[in-house]
Amino acid sequence: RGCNLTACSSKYVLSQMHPMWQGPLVVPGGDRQSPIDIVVRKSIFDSKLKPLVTKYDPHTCQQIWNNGYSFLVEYDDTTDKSTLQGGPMEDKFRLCQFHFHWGETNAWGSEHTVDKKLFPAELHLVHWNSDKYSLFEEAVMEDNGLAVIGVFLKVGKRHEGLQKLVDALPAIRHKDSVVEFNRFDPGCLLPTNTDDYWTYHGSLTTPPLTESVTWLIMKQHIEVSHEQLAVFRSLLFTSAEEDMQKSMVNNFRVQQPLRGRAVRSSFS
Ligand SMILES: NS(=O)(=O)c1ccc(NCc2ccco2)cc1
Ligand SMILES: [Zn+2]
Repeated sequence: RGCNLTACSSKYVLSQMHPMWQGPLVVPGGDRQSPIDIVVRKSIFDSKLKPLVTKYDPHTCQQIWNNGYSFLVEYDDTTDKSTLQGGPMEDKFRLCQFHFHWGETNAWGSEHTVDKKLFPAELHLVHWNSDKYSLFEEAVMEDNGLAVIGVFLKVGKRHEGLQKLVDALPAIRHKDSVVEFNRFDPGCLLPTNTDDYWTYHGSLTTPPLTESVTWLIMKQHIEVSHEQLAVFRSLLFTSAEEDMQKSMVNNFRVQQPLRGRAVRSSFS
């Protein structure tokens, strides 16, 4: 099975006082946490940054499910059929899943920001280093283990490719519901220009918050309709058994300190 966003790992004890969603207050040695604000004028153009090369096979799509944090589309990552290479990376990375973060209104919802600008939602395409590791669970603990592509969503025209995904959401309204989902090309969710991006070394934005991610944040956003985003908000954090149904909104982490990290840009 592809990787997944599970509940926090046993490594971190969460106090009751503080929302599970934001993860532990302090991550031991956390000096490369995500998300961050990208200060455009402080980013450094690096001409050595190559274009991203994604090769996604829609047939490796397996299922879509609600894990109580977000909904995720999982891919068969037992072979190198859906891969990412290029960019700042030396190695080949395998797609294991993609998911989103969004707000209760269109005014906020993204995890990263650009000069403090918030977007209504953000897509994360999660890949792990299959040249160096043999499983996502292994790669997630290594500092060069993961590469996540972040794409900002803006409200505008309807995204035809996204609609197939939106139509499947009512079937996974509750936490832990899963439906079979196949033949979905995640490439249709990338912006037309994937040559322009910012990159920095960070972490997972949900537990276990491990500092294993090379982030690749696209400069160009994609557009989805207000109605499509509204269906995201119809999902629930809670399982069918729970009596208090909580709508799945604001599933983003607060911004983290840069701690002196450089943010590089592939464009000037
Ligand atoms: N929002 S994100 O892209 O940084 C992200 C991506 C993947 C996981 N996975 C969490 C996990 C499961 C097992 C070990 O670790 C968590 C967060
Ligand atoms: Zn994410």
